[in-house]
Amino acid sequence: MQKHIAVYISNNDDKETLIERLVSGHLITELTQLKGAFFSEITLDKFINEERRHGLFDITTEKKNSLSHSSEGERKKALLQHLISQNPEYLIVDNIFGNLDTSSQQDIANTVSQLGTRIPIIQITNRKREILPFITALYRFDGETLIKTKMESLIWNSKFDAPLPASLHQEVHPYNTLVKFHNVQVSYGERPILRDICWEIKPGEFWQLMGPNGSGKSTLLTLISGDNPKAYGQDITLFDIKKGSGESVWDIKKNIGFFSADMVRGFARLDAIGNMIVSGFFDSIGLYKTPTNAQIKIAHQWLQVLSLFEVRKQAFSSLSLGHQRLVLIARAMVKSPPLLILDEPTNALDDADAALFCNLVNKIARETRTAIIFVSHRTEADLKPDFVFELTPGKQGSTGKMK
Ligand SMILES: Nc1ncnc2c1ncn2[C@@H]1O[C@H](COP(=O)(O)OP(=O)(O)OP(=O)(O)O)[C@@H](O)[C@H]1O
Repeated sequence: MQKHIAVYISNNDDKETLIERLVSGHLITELTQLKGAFFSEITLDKFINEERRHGLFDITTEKKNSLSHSSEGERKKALLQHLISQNPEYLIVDNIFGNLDTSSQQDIANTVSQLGTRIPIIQITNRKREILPFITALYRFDGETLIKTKMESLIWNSKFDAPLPASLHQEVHPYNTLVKFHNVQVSYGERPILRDICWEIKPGEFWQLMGPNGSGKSTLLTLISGDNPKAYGQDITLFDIKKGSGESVWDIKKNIGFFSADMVRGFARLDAIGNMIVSGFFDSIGLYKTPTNAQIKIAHQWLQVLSLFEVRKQAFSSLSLGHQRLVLIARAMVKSPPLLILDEPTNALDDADAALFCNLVNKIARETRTAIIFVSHRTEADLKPDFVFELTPGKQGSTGKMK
C-alpha cells in the first residue's frame, strides 16, 4: 500500500461494506495488525448519543461545551483531537469536510496532514476537490476489493429536460414580502449569536445563506420557520404578517417547503416513491389521505421531471441517496410553496449527485415563483443563486450582509 490513499465512492457504492472492511482491517492487509481510528459522522453521532443518554462528556470542545451544544466545526475538531489522543497507528477519515466552513476545513486538513507525517491516512470521499493534497493514490471500491483508478475517470452527467409542473392554485403568491428582518438580535444566555440582522426576501428570489460553522445560520432559519421563541419581540415580518400579531405557527409553516439532509432518516423507508411525493400536499410522513386527481397529476409530472415515473411504486429505500433527496425536494415543492428552505442539502452527496441536486434547484428558481433559501457553508460550483446573504461572526454576535 502507498502511504496515504483515498477511496472515491459514489452514492451508489456500498459504503457500509467498505467501512466495515476497512475498519476491521480486511481490505488493506498491511493494516491488519495495527490499531486504527475512524474519523466520521458515524463516530461523532455515537459520542453525541452517549452524551445525551448517559450525560457522558468523553469529548468536550475547546470552549468546554458539550458536543450537542456545539457547532459542527467545534464537534469535528474535538473528535479529531480525541482520536489522536488514543495514539492510533492509522486513521480512516470519512467525509472529512462535510458541513464544515472553509476555516474549519483548513484546521482539520492541517491536523490530519500533520498526523500523516507519522501514520497512514485513508480518506473516504465522494468529492474530487476534497481529496487531501498529500494523498498519493486513488482507489474505487467494487463491493469486494479496492481498484486503483485515475482522477480523470471520474465524470458525470446531470440534466433535467421535462418542464416543472404548474401550481394547483390560481394565485400562487399573494404576498409582497416573504421575510423581513429589521435589526434582529438573538442571544443564548449571555452569548450573543446574531446582531442587527436586516434581510428582506421577496417572492421568487433565490438566496444562498452562507456563514462559517456556528455563525447562526440554523438559528436564523428557525426564526423564519416559526420554531424559535426568540422571534417574539423582534421586528420580524413573515408573509406580510408582523411577528407576534396573533399568527399561528401553522400560518407560517403552510407557506414553507422545507428540506434538510437529516429528513431522509425520518421517513418510513418502505413508502412508495410516488406516495412520498404526493404526501407533500398534506405535510405528512406517509400517505393517510386520499389525494385528488389534480394532486396525483402534479406528483406524476414531478416523477417525470426526475425520470422516476416508471419506478414510482418502488420503495423509497431502493433509491440512491442522491435520488432520495430529489424525491424529497419534489415532495416539498408539490404544493408550490411561496418559500422553499433547503438546509445543507448537499451534505454527503457525491459530485455527480450534488451537481444533479443543484441543477434541480436552479431549475426551480428559473421556472417557478417559489423563493429559495439554500443554506450552505460552502460555494457549490453548480449553484446559481441571485443573491448571497453572508453571516460574519463577531464578539457581539454575527452580522449579516448581502455579498
Ligand atoms: N439552544 C441553544 N442553546 C445554546 N446555544 C445554542 C443553541 N442553539 C445554538 N446554539 C449556539 O449558537 C451558535 C450558532 O448555532 P447555529 O446552529 O445557528 O450555527 P450554524 O451557522 O447553523 O452552524 P453549523 O454550520 O455548524 O450548522 C453555536 O455556537 C451554537 O453552539
